[in-house]
Amino acid sequence: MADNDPKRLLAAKPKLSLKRPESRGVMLGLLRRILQENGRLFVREYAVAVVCLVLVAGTTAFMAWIMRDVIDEIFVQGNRAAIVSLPIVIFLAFAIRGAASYGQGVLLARIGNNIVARYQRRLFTHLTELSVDFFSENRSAHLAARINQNVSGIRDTLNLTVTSLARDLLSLIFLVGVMIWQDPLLSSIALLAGPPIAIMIGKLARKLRVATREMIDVNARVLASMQEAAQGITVVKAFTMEAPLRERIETLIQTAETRSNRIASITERTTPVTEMVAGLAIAGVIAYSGYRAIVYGYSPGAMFAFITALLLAYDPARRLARLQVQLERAMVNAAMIYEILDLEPRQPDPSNAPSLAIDKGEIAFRDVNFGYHAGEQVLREISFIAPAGKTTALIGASGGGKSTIVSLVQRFYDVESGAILIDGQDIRQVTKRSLRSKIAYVPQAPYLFEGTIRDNIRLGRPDATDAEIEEAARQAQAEEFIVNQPQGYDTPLGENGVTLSGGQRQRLSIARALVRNAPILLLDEATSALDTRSETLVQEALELAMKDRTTIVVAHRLSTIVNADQILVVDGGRIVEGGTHAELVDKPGGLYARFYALQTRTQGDDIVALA
Ligand SMILES: Nc1ncnc2c1ncn2[C@@H]1O[C@H](COP(=O)(O)OP(=O)(O)OP(=O)(O)O)[C@@H](O)[C@H]1O
Repeated sequence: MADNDPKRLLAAKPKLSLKRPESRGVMLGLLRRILQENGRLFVREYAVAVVCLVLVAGTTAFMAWIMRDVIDEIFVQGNRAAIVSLPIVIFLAFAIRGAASYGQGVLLARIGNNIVARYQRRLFTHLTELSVDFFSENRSAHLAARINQNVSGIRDTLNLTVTSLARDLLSLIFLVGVMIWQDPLLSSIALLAGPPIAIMIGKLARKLRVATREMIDVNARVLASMQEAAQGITVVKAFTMEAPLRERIETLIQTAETRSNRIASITERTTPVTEMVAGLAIAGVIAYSGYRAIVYGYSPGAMFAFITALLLAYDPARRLARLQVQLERAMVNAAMIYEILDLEPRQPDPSNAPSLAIDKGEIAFRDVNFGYHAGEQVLREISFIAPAGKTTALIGASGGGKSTIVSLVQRFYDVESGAILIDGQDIRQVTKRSLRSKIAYVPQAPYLFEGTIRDNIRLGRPDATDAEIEEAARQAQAEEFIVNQPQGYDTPLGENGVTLSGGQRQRLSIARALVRNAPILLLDEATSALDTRSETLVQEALELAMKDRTTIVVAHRLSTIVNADQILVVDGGRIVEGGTHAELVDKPGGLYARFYALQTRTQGDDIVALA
């Protein structure tokens, strides 16, 4: 099936993943940024963690060092006192190491969890500040799945850096110190293993960076596909899409598996090489030191201490060798988080912008041109005035640009040329917050959030009292069904308010707009048909909401259109006719006249598509 062609599926990458893998310089810059942004916040906790890690490193080196006395004092000299004292000292060293390991483990986990929580907050705040176009360009399920994977990147980068530097590097330094102290010549044989391992790891790092980014992307898409299938389950079942969707996700799952295998093989490639090189070094040391002990009678204690240090050094050295590999993975995730955090909203407020001051609430479009993408014009030379306190109905064929006009009033996008003025103020010159606080918006498809019915109405104005919420519900003709719910206003709504009917959701959405009590109302009338009773109730609610407010309505119901103070016919991005119903209905050859005739010949007062 062409739709499941892996190449095509993977080529259709979401916008955010198009950046190329970072160069080493960029990665170092990123590490610096992560340290700068987080290091200072946790200085005290990190200091205590580092003390614990130093204790772990110190006691580890001490174990090696004490081996010399164990062998020489107990086994060679036969010192009886040492049989008691040395085991006690060794036990104490283990106890300290255990306590210090616990301390650093708990502390680093706490810092890590706090970092994750802080970045989650920061991301959410940032996402809510980004423009609408970001969300139309990036699928929400993919975004959520990606962020979910990425957010641990910052924590892992920091924790890996701290543990590796404070514990493994220090342990290694101490142990190498013990080795050199015991036997400088043997130490140089052992240290020969370092350079080849370092060169190999460096080569693997870049491959890993590319593979990791791809894997995060594919994983996010697997999760996103599952989420979207769950959200659209009724469509999936109604159109019996189960099998094709399964095939589609199968391709993604297989790709995710292949990518994970590739990462594992790159990561694990370090192990056999490290083992062999280290094995060679250890074997060389044992052979040479054994030869020296047998032929020249060197002290077994020093040798034992040296070999213990060498064996103990192997673990931190191995971890350090893998550090770069793990850091690459963590930092690719961290880099992806910063890609989102560094996005600027496309419609910023000018500095020191004043708030919108509403006098009467008149909206004026002046020669507005607009397109969602460069070179593609959706609105052309749109000029009209929506008089204060009156209703302006936009009608016209699908795709003509009616909803776009409503989006522009809220400054979801900026006009290409021309201007939109409210009471004489250009909406680009005032703060977006003040602009939107003066607008109540009822979308075509009502969106209900997780929470109770009351919470959902209160979203219109967070400081609304319960009495105001109930009054808004009454006006929106919603009270009757709300009080019949098991817990009335406190009834929780399922995801997307699945327990409510279409008409009930619309009335909740109208109640939310009413409680906002804003002077401007933007309304995208639903095109879906409701039963007659619901339809009448929604209509009554809307009429109340429109009363005395400057209303721009994308109108589909004949009654809304006929009663509007002004009707604008939008066609191909232009306003082709404007006036009241009485002025337009008899205009010879007029689009509105044709539309009205068509509507009254068919159903009468109902859904319209002006074609
Ligand atoms: N977010 C978007 N990104 C890109 N193009 C868009 C976007 N939204 C709408 N468009 C395009 O802009 C044009 C106008 O769309 P708009 O939704 O404003 O029309 P409409 O008159 O409201 O249609 P309908 O009555 O079907 O809702 C259409 O060609 C549409 O494809």
